[in-house]
Amino acid sequence: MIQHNKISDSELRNKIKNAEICFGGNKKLKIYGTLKCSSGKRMKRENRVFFLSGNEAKENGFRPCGHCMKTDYQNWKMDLFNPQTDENTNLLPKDGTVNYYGKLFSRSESDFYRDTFLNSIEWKNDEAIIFGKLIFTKRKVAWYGDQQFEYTYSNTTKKALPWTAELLELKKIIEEKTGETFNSCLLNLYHSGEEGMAWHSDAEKDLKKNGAIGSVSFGAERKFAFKHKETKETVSLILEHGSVLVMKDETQTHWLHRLPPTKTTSKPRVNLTFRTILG
Ligand SMILES: O=C(O)CCC(=O)C(=O)O
Ligand SMILES: [Fe+2]
Repeated sequence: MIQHNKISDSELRNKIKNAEICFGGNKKLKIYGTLKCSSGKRMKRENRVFFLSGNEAKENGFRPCGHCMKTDYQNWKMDLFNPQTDENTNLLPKDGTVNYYGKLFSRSESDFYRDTFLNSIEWKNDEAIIFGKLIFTKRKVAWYGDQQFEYTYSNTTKKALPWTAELLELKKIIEEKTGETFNSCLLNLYHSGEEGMAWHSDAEKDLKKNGAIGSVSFGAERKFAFKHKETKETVSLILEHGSVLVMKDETQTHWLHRLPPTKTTSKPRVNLTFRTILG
């Protein structure tokens, strides 16, 4: 890393000519970019630094500029949200366990499941009774299980449908991969980024206490967030097309989760949460 105020203008020209300097950065903001970047030209000389390579900038703790290095910047942002696709890492700092397995299915398998579920699931607008009034959500839901379990949430009771072939196949794959077992699945269909799910925890009395919930996502990538009920600290990640996330142990007791609405996609997303219902 070379400080701009430690070299003369002619030295700088030479180093650029000899490709010893290829990137510039802002020492205060810890952002690096191309030498042509207009944001880079505006800063004070004493804040400007130079690098031979993007790697050298990264090693010094600089992140790519969002204007002149869009792709690198997007990748950096993704890594920030998805610091770990190692399934053994607990994403929560305390009071529960969340493991992200990343994409378990190829692009074509994921497309197949997304389209199959979009077309063959008996989707219904979700019902909730709020302040004594029955309301319907834009988001659609469906519930499948081993038996005709009854499951109550948002003050309404739903009855499970029998598994479809694809759901049963998927359940087996997720059980094998996670080492957990499930007897039911709640599916959510978000038609576009405008639809989401508000802060909640899945700790209804019909669910096995501290049981694992296996969440599988197909379709639009969406941000998913956790918030600790007391400390309010948050953790978030991106749920990718064909990915699996497991929430277990005391997660539902101490953490809320949500799927925030977003303007960044108009594509649908299908989410399946495999659960254990007490029959
Ligand atoms: O869509 C998601 O990723 C989460 C859905 C969810 O939290 C739920 O069904 O309880
Ligand atoms: Fe949930």
